[in-house]
Amino acid sequence: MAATASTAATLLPRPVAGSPRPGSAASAPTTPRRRRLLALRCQSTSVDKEQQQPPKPKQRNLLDNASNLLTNFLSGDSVGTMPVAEGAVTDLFGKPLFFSLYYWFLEHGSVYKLAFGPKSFVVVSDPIVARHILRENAFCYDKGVLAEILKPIMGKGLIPADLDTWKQRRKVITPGFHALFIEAMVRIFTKCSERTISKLEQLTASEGQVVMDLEAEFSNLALDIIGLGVFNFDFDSVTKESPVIKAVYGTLFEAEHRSTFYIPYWNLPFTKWIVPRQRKFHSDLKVINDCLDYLIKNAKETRQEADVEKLQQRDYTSLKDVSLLRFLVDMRGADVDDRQLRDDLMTMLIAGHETTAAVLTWSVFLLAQSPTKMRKAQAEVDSVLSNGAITVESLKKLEYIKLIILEALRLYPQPPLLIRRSLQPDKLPGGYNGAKEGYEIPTGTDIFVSAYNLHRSPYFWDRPNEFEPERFSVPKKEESIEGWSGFDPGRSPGAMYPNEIIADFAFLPFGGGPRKCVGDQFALLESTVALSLLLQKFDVELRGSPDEVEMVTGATIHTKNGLWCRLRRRT
Ligand code: HEM
Repeated sequence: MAATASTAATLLPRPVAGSPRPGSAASAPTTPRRRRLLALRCQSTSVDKEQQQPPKPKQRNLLDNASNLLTNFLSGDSVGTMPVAEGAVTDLFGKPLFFSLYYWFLEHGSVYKLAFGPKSFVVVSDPIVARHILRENAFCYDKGVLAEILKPIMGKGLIPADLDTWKQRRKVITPGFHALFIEAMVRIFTKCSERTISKLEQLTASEGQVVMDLEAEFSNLALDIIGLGVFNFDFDSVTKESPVIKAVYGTLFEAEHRSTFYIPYWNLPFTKWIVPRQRKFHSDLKVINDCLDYLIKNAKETRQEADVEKLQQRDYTSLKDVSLLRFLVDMRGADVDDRQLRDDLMTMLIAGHETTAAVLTWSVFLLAQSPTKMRKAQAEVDSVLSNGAITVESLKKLEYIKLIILEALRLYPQPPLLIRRSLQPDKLPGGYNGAKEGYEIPTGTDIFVSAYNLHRSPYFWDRPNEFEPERFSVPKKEESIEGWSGFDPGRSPGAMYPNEIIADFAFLPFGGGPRKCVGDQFALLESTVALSLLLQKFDVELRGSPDEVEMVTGATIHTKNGLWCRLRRRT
């Protein structure tokens, strides 16, 4: 179990970026919060400058051999003829696990068993197998270790929920993301992004340029947006700090710590009172819970019950509170206890915050290295946003910006691994180049579907490690791969973005199947607004070389010390 928790690192939430690199002319102050978070970071590695290639796994030492012996003793060859990669336990401490998973994928194939410490995992890097697990036989799996780690924070929220709770809550939450809500959200995205831009304009007022940690700015922006959109609470973290903001980051940080710590000591009795960081975690959680309880109480006191269809037709332009909480409370027949509502809100807060901040960070990281693509994006923004307010319709015309965001999600998927555990025996297809007869999966098998490997697979993508947003407009039919329908931009008519259907599960920007992200449109439009408004006003250059930007894993792939960029006002 300890190893399981550790290896779930890549899925868990993370705090804001750290302090400036030595020598950088930082203008943003390094707050105590950020210094504290930085000091406690643990997994990192440099990005290979040439192609963002991950470093190779290192040689195994005595500890690794002992741990693999233990694995074999405990789990034997229970997943049949599947190739076995023997992971080095020490890899857990050196760099993000998903880098090693990539090399083992190239070495062992797209379905392999990873013997890691006293536990084994099945690692899947194949679209046909991913489609089976995520969509065709989705209810044969739950979130396994991820749910175990997230339960103390999210309770029975959608991500860790057991299948019965999930079925009830998903049915209620999905209609909340209806068209008029999304339109109202676009106004919130614009208002919050403009607040960030105006801060940047003030900082560049005298010299026309400034060096900033954009990852930290995006993190604040995403927090403000999710607070307003989900429960009508303005954190205003772009301009200030507050006990609630500190508690949110503290909680996110603890979740990351748990995911990277080898022994789940927090499950031991009394640690809640004895271990200082556990005491702090529980007091942070209490601050957030008190805040959410207050907002829920308020929403319930002002409840105006109506049928779903009526709620979806409300005049959102005149509503003071357009949040998802308002919708969930007002929905007739969807009464739940406050505890469940709080779990839903907490889940959305965590799921929708760092993911969006991360995709914005990596979009800028990639664009800053491609001045031609940045100019192309700016030309599009200038022509589309030159007249009038930002609307869903105008955002649809920002085709290139959208493709940049998706290409950033391809290269840096958030989260890089999707975690599942089989609830009953299953048979996985062999996938491309796998065993013809497939693979038997016993009950309780832990599975990592590696979006990172799928998105960079040399079998399904041309030049997989290169930044080419234009690739999404080009069909790719691969007759030689039996069972995979290829990449066809026309396959999902009306889709807002190139999704998992278009790529037949070789691309999972928001997952796939019934447990696909509920906030995909919200996130995509939010990122489009924020990136467009930034590019409309500023040219962005990386401060230092790209290979100095180190990757760290939490819920998302993020940087170790922030994304330090020089912003110059556009003339
Ligand atoms: C760029 C931003 C985002 C990315 C890349 C992203 C990605 C994902 C992915 C890959 C999953 C599937 C996880 C799995 O199958 O194990 C997921 C699930 C989820 N996401 Fe997002 N997400 C983003 C933003 C959001 C936002 C803004 C919200 C809410 C407002 C949200 C709420 C959720 C929820 C509730 C789930 C669980 C769905 C379920 O199990 O039914 N996400 N997300």
